[in-house]
Amino acid sequence: MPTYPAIPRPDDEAARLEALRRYGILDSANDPDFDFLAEMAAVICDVPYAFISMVDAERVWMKASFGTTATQLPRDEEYCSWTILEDRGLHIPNLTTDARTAYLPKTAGEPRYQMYCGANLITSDGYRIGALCVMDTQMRALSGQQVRLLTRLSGQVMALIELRAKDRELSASLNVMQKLATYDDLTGLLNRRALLARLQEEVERARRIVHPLSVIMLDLDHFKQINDTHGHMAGDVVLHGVGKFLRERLRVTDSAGRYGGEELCLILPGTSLEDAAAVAEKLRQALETAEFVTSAGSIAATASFGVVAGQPGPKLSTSSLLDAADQAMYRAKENGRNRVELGQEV
Ligand SMILES: Nc1nc2c(ncn2[C@@H]2O[C@H](COP(=O)(O)OP(=O)(O)OP(=O)(O)O)[C@@H](O)[C@H]2O)c(=O)[nH]1
Repeated sequence: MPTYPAIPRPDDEAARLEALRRYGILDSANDPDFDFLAEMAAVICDVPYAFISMVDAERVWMKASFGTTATQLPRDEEYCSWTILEDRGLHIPNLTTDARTAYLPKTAGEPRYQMYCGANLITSDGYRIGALCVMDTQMRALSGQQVRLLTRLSGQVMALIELRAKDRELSASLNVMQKLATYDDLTGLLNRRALLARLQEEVERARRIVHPLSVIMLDLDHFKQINDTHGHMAGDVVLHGVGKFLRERLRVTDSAGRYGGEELCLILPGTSLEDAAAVAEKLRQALETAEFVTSAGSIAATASFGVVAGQPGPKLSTSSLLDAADQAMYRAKENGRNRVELGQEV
């Protein structure tokens, strides 16, 4: 592969590249709105080829292309690498006689471009990150109006780049907000509101597809004593650890949430009372042997479990399940803690 002389880098290259990366546009998926703007450029300039090019460190990457399917080229082989060196863009009516472009492979070889015009894509803080450009295999000069419109259109391309970046930022912060609104900070489990909503969904699903639905309520034993002995912070670490412990052990179809302070709730769709009781017993035994490492030392914790199953029917509801699971859990407390009790079927 022949190599070509390096096209000069602009003085602000490092900051320019940082600005380009900020938009997250490089290697992004095809976007018909950009394709449309490239096509508009070709129509305005009455040429067969148009590109929206981003000038990266060592390559020029095409966000959109019209008339060809090129996706990227080495930076030192691309006309746009010259464009970003110019304040006002670059128009070369005859590429074959211009020292900057005559030797380039797309001029000297296929497709033998002869005319190039590129308008810079300029960020709001003034960096030239790429170009909206048109090419022709005929030698010709674009009219002043065509160049002006191409430049105006490059502003629209830049506005779209900014919009897409803002959209991405917005959906990222929406995700964060959704997470904050859904999950409990300390345990990483669903918060009470999300837990109740999930249970309501599962009650409806159980009715619809006629399958059982089980709920396990578990409450840490003598948690006040853990707080009093080791401090509230250590208690928090234990709660966090128990949240992780449960998340790691549940099936993907199950859900776990924080119902109250140290009272947690598991939803097991499609699970009979017998199977849910087995799950609770397994969790009880595993928790009994787990150790939670805190700054106050390793702390062991046990929990009392109440298990209930609901069959699809008129009595099945979130409150009937929760009440029955709660009663069973309190019976486990009364009967000595660190045990599983089964509730009446709902
Ligand atoms: N560290 C910490 N403690 C909490 C949190 N939420 C609730 N607690 C504590 O959990 C304790 C619950 O105490 P109790 O309701 O008396 O129950 P218990 O000591 O666990 O006793 P039994 O449930 O009867 O086994 C209280 O001291 C609460 O302050 C929390 O987020 N962090």
